[in-house]
Amino acid sequence: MTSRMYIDGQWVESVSGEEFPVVNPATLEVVGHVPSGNQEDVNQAVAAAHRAFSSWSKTTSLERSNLLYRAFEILLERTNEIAKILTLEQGKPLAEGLGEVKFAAEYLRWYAEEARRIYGDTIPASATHKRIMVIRQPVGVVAAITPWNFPAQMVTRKIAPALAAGCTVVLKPSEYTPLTAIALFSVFEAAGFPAGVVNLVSTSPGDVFGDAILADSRVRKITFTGSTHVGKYLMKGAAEQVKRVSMELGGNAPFVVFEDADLDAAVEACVVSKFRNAGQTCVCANRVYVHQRVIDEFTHKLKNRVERMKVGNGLEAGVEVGPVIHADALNRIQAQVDEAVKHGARVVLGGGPVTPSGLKGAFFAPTILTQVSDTMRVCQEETFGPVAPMIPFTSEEQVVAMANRVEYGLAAYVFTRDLDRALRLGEALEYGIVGLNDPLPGVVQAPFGGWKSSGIGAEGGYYGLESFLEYKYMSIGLSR
Ligand SMILES: NC(=O)c1ccc[n+]([C@@H]2O[C@H](COP(=O)([O-])OP(=O)(O)OC[C@H]3O[C@@H](n4cnc5c(N)ncnc54)[C@H](O)[C@@H]3O)[C@@H](O)[C@H]2O)c1
Ligand SMILES: O=CCCC(=O)O
Repeated sequence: MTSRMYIDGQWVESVSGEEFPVVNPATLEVVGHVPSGNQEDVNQAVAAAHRAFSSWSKTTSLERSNLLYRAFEILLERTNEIAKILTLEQGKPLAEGLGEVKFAAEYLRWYAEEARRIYGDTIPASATHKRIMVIRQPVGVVAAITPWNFPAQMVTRKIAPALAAGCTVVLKPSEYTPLTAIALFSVFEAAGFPAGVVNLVSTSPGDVFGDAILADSRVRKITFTGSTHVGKYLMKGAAEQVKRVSMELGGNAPFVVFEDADLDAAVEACVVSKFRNAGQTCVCANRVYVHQRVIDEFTHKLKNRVERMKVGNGLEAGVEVGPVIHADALNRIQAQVDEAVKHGARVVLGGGPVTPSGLKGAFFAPTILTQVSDTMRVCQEETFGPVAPMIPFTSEEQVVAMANRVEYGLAAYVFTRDLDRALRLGEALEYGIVGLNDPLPGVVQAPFGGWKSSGIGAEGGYYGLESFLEYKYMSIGLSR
């Protein structure tokens, strides 16, 4: 499979002629090659987006809405094909890939609808001969950077609101998963977006793109999803030209189970939250706090459930846990597990790599650790792998303090039958998303964003449109 970049309505190679391979993380087979874009490619894409902005920003909201809706319909028609590409390059089970592509399509539909609700205000003036009007206008050219863990959803979650607002976009997908993004751009092409409105540049490594857009004053906004480390780098660089930034960064979610919770439901929820996408989800449970009165029972039930999960190639029927993205990720996960064991943790299940049916990819066995202390790396850092560290607690105050004692603040989960307690916890946790008896809070209409080092701003819902719009206050003096 050879794929190209999409600049100014054309499918193009890099000006350098260079390419990089895309590897199936389950088999380590090369599944495609994409152009290795350089600074000149980024420059051409930004120039195209800048030219297109003058006309795109003046289109009616109905025109933008219709194109987004058309893209939604085409993406739904092509769900099976694109989900297969996603699983081939990312590794997640095909059922999850299908779910992700449908979810990605829903962002197109949501922002097709939201495009028509970009309202302003009129405000009572301080003088009889004056009027105050506030309008919303698009920020300008947007550079969007996406990670590999949700290669479809992260793209539409950014591009759909940007286009709805009247911005033009240059996207750089992750170097590990560019093929899904390229397939999505063929959807935008088929939907009929004018040349230059959406552009895709693939670069490897990412800083080729980062440095080019930071230096280019035509880029007015950066919307980034990825690690906190790279997010900080982009924020520092963006400060130079006071570019707008939206940052969706790393997480370290506490998953709290009280003694009065429905334990079977909480176990199922933990499986979904922790092992979906092999634990490589920004909102996935990273630390599992269980009340000491029920921790043994909970751990026993969790082990019984998790040991039945089939690990393997995401394209194979019945597989629930795919590979991790690459060997470096596997080594990072192993280092966290080893450090925990060295300091007294016990491996109840898994604990290291596995090789399902002779596959060459990096597979980490679904793992449960007990006797974990909150200060171990596996609790303090984002693991991004299928490891569930179990930590006992005795009181509400104690678990809130432990849950909040990390630099991240993306998602948190609480399981209890006590509504008062659920709401108390919901308010006390320093997180942007709280799932109360709900392991899957992500929906298109709600704000998805983190506190503290997990980011700035939120995507989804009407909130997701805000950051692509500027306010303009017009003070109007009347002749009498
Ligand atoms: N908060 C959220 O909504 C959310 C969603 C998904 C993933 N994430 C986070 O993403 C991380 C995993 O993704 P990743 O490993 O792809 O992250 P990453 O930061 O390594 O890479 C993300 C993207 O940034 C690019 N990049 C790297 N260096 C760059 C630079 N100097 N300038 C510009 N771009 C650069 C990469 O090529 C990639 O496209 C995890 O921390 C996860 O929690 C957050
Ligand atoms: O990593 C991003 C999470 C997206 C989701 O919860 O579906």
